Amino acid sequence: MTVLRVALIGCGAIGTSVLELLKSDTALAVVAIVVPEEGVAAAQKAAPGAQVASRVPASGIDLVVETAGHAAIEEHVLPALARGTPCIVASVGALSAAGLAEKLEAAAVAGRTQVQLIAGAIGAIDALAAARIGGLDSVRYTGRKPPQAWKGTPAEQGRDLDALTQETVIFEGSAREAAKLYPKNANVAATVSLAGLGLDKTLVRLIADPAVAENVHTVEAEGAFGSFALTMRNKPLAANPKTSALTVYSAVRALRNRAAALAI
Ligand SMILES: NC(=O)C1=CN([C@@H]2O[C@H](COP(=O)(O)OP(=O)(O)OC[C@H]3O[C@@H](n4cnc5c(N)ncnc54)[C@H](OP(=O)(O)O)[C@@H]3O)[C@@H](O)[C@H]2O)C=CC1
Ligand SMILES: O=C([O-])CC(=O)C(=O)O
Repeated sequence: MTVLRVALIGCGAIGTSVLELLKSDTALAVVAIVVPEEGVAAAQKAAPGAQVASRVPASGIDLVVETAGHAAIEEHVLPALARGTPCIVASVGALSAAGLAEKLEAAAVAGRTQVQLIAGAIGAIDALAAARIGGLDSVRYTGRKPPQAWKGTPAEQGRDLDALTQETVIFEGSAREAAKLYPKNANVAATVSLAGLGLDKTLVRLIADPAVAENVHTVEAEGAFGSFALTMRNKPLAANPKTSALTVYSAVRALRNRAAALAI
């Protein structure tokens, strides 16, 4: 059996869980882990079997998976694509930056390869992207998380998240603006918009809600296909309350599909 040699970019809440799930995988081997320079020694201790570096190795890698954050796309994904290595991306919100989607496409074309944006913490991306072909009239996305998941974000400006007693809308606007302002919380807004009506026409509401324990994502879409409303109640990862566990499974699914003879 051919074993796909994987480089994992980012070894935080998602990355460590991906590593754990792939430990006993016979078709995929994480041979390299890419973290910021100052984290190399710590990551090497956590994953003694892999090469840990601050750059994706230029050879010996069949597949790259990004679970690091928006900055990692310019820094690591673009050069890997240009070298011809296919890349799987979790930080989809990075594509809200002007010109980045075009740069990714150009790099993939130059490397004769492909960049795959995973669905991550949201579902029905297949249905939405298919519905777009018939024509969409409206797409709305609502992201609702416990107050602590909004710590360290602009949601803290002018409010004490710990003191919230009722649901509070912290953002209302376009998916482009949401993804830019909340790079660790609104990747899903970007994914829904890229599959559907685009970054500027997708209406986004972000809510801090002390009554929920999960990350609750709702998508409502209408168009020539009909309509759907989807609500996901995702359990957050213990290591990062901003991030849903489903994101890990989505990344692992994408990786396993690359190695599988039959993909679903
Ligand atoms: N599509 C989706 O549904 C979702 C996407 N995401 C995306 O995934 C990202 C990671 O999430 P999560 O694992 O929870 O976050 P964590 O903060 O737990 O982990 C991020 C990891 O990436 C490393 N890192 C940061 N910047 C870089 C870089 N430029 N190059 C290499 N490594 C880097 C960090 O290192 P250090 O700690 O040393 O900084 C850390 O190890 C989020 O920032 C978000 O963009 C998250 C949730 C859902
Ligand atoms: O993991 C989640 O629930 C969603 C998330 O953080 C994001 O969209 O960036």
